[in-house]
Amino acid sequence: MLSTDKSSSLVRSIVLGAAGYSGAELAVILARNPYFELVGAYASAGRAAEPFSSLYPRYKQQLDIMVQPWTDELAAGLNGKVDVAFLALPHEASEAVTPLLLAQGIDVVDLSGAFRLKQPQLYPQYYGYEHQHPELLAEAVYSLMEWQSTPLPRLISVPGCYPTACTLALLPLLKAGLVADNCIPVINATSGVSGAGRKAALSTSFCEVGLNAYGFFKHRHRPEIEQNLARKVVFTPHLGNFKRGILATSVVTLKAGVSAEQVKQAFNSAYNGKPLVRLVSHSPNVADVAGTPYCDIHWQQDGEQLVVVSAIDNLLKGAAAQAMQAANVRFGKPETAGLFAGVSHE
Ligand SMILES: NC(=O)C1=CN([C@@H]2O[C@H](COP(=O)(O)OP(=O)(O)OC[C@H]3O[C@@H](n4cnc5c(N)ncnc54)[C@H](OP(=O)(O)O)[C@@H]3O)[C@@H](O)[C@H]2O)C=CC1
Ligand SMILES: CC(=O)N[C@@H](CCC(=O)OP(=O)(O)O)C(=O)O
Repeated sequence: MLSTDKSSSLVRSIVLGAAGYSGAELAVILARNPYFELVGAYASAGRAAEPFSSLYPRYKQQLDIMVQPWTDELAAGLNGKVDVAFLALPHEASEAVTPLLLAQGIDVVDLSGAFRLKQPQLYPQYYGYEHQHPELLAEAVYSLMEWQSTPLPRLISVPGCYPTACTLALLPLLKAGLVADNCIPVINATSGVSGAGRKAALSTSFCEVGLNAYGFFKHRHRPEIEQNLARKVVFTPHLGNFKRGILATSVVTLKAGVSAEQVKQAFNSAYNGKPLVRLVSHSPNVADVAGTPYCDIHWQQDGEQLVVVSAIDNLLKGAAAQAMQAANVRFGKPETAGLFAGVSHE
């Protein structure tokens, strides 16, 4: 196993979607987190049971847990045996299984978009389906931990990958009141191909991927970013020909007279003591955050124009590491437990 130094009262955890990219990262993080125990790993019902290390051979002799096919009937048998379920599933699958797990007294940390938006009417428009459990949207707490101060409940909704990068970049400025009232932030962000998940698709196959924009105005992360920032944005995602990482370039107009010192102060006070945000003096590079749980942030100002560049690993700060960060806090463990060790699909 990845971690042998486990403490006595471990948080018993399962991962649904453990065969996929973000679920696999989570399984590895949980296995090495000294406060958590990975007691089950599941993939879709159509898949035969298989060791995790045969799905991801780099983990042979490190994480050999069997990945079992998941069916909803399994939920009842987990009552009293599992403390928390991490869901790295398609949105609708997460939405359907969450109430079943909650009913068994199991906490849910959901990595999908199923519970991120507070307004159910946005789901048909941006996700393409009608939300079946709007009551859970009110119950879920959105776990961007750098900006989260209320106690976390049983249902935690982990922020999306692009919204994590953009929100961490822009919220300090908006909260400090430095952005012009009529400014609509323009955000261009490029993701590596792992952002699209592990299943095969023509658009993400090796010979097809170059560098292109997609999802103009209608990407599901637009309303999520707007909810976070309480402001309209123009958000344009791009797909790049690298495996993992997101680089987001966000442009805003500042209020007249805002000084460089005020901008610096806004970022410093927002992220002082926040272990996963690094304010850097160089232009961030996805290569520097890939395989790490960090978000690197850098800005350049020219009068009232400000460009903020942020970089994360989409599978870590954008998904699994952020989920672990929230669960650590929910269960009273050190916020970054399990997050620092090289994990990579490179
Ligand atoms: N990739 C990323 O960068 C990020 C992803 N996310 C979110 O995390 C979730 C997972 O994404 P990702 O890891 O990329 O996806 P993948 O496609 O790589 O993996 C999805 C996993 O879910 C399993 N699965 C699919 N349908 C069901 C079902 N009905 N019941 C049980 N298991 C099922 C799959 O099983 P099988 O392998 O057997 O098909 C697979 O293990 C998504 O909601 C995504 O939006 C969030 C942030 C970033
Ligand atoms: C490159 C790519 O396809 N990226 C995905 C976003 C990643 C993801 O899974 O989205 P969540 O963070 O909402 O879970 C997309 O644009 O749909």
